[in-house]
Amino acid sequence: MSTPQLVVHRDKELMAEAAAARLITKIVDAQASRGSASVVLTGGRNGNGLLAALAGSPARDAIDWARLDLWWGDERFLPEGDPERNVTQAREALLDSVPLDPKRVHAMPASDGPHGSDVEAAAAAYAQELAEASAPENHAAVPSFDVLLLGVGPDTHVASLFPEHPGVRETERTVIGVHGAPKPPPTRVSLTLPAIRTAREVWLLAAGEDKANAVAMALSGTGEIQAPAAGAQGRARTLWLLDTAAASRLPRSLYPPASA
Ligand SMILES: O=C1O[C@H](COP(=O)(O)O)[C@@H](O)[C@H](O)[C@H]1O
Repeated sequence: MSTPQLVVHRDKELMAEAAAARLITKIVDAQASRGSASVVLTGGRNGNGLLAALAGSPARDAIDWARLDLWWGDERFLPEGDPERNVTQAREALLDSVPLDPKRVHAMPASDGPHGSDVEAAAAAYAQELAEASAPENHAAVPSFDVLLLGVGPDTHVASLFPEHPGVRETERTVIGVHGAPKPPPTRVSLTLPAIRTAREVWLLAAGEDKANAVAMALSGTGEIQAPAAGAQGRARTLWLLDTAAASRLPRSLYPPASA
């Protein structure tokens, strides 16, 4: 696994713009070298901020949207179209305004979908969809993700893996149903840490004063059971994209030399 690298931006707006520019380049490069790109989206304020910045960037037209697979790191298990669903917010921020191939937009199941309110069945179905998309040479139960985005909650949660919750201890499954999440709604679907760690690059996004303790905890050696964000690492790269407020409680030894 890769050692975390930190980039600190002046404020959350600049962080979103810079992360969007970085993501456009990654997708274009992956499409040039492998023909298509695969990105895992996150919910939350910073994930949606990045998507909105991408929607507003003229460089978005450099992406071949029809050759992009989109997956989700987690989802709030609510009815289709619910405004609190991560996919609903992503559609509003970006997806509805770009020419994606609908077959390559892999939303997690809704609570009024084919599995009804059975969140375990919904999680198993998403695991199956991931496994079917994995090329045989991957030898993995998930496709090879180019970039996996994660918001970091003020309690250090990533995706829907919460501190000390059963989901953060999962070692076998790639996708789990989450019950009794401390942040509403209580029922969710989430990738697990082993699935997250298959991604080439994992980018963690955190902006704002309310994220400062979480960032400091996760980057100062706290274990992944207490701080799930600490366990989110990419195979080739783990990138923490922060603003100055979120980075403000990092020990000086970790603070990167240059900020933009
Ligand atoms: O509920 C969720 O929260 C986290 C963090 O969201 P934020 O608004 O505090 O940045 C998010 O990453 C996750 O996808 C979402 O389901």
